Amino acid sequence: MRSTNGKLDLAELDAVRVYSLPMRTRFRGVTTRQGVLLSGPAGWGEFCPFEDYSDRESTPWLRTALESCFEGWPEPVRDAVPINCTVPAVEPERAHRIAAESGCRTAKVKVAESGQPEAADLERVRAVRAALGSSGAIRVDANAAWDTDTAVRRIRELDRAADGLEYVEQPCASVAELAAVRRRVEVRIAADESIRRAEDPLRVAVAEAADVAVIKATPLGGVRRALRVAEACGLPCVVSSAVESSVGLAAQLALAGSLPELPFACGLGTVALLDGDMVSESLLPVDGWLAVPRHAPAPSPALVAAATPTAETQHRWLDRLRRVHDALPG
Ligand SMILES: O=C(O)CCC(=O)C1=CC=C[C@@H](O)[C@@H]1C(=O)O
Ligand SMILES: [Mg+2]
Repeated sequence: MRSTNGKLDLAELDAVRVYSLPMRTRFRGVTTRQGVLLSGPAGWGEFCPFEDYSDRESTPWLRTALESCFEGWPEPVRDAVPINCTVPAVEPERAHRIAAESGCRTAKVKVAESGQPEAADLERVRAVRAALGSSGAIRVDANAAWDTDTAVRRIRELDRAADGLEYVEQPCASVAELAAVRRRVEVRIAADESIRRAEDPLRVAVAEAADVAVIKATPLGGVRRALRVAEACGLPCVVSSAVESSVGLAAQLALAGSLPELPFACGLGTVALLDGDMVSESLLPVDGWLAVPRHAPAPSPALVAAATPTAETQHRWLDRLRRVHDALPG
């Protein structure tokens, strides 16, 4: 089926559906999550690169959707995976509620949000610790916001406020800075942007810059490619979402289900960040766990209709899909 604008020619696609969903709160600088659901002979897939991704950077996102639509995924080695809840840069009371109501034993807390005082991070992790109790695990994500000296200081402060951090995700932007911070703090360092947005995702391990590798199937080109990156990294891995709808999240769960080792809870509870979903039975954790799906859930026609954006937004996404498809190497 050709898309509505007739320009895109991804042979054998059965359906192309653009969606737009509000977020329950601002996360990663966005308040609306948009993407395209694709249906092929192997099932559904989701193409949902964030707006700041170029066409070239968006090619692996399309590969992930096409893998889901045309190939399917490798056999998993486990039936379910542990999930962390994700706490955006919200007030402590809301942070406490998110963690307490999630049913998860691990929480990832967003810190270093631009425009927020340092004290807000300390209050947020204290509230999450109060929600989880002493047995819970708390990790924080700074999204590359700090220079090395600031990172060392803030990590020590947050480690005290949290009464122990499981790890700190991407405290600084560069691999060299991660390595420098890692030599100066006791808390584990996790690399995320240094893997998913890097020309060479393997530099992290070579530079001894991290203790943990955050692996996201969606921006890495699919489950099989992400498995190869994980193996090559040679680090303990955690799978984390790209805030997909339940359609695209299924590929991330397939990755988490296929990793040989899975020592950490995975950041795959993010459908909770969306005010809505594309499937009627959302992939939300129960008691901190999610089952590993064998294929992506089919979207609900009624939910697709309700999330269909303006004709202009649809054409913008379909043009992006066509351009990125044209940019795929041979
Ligand atoms: O890992 C999680 O708990 C949820 C996913 C998550 O934190 C992210 C998803 C997408 C982009 C980022 O904002 C953020 C991350 O940096 O890992
Ligand atoms: Mg991250």
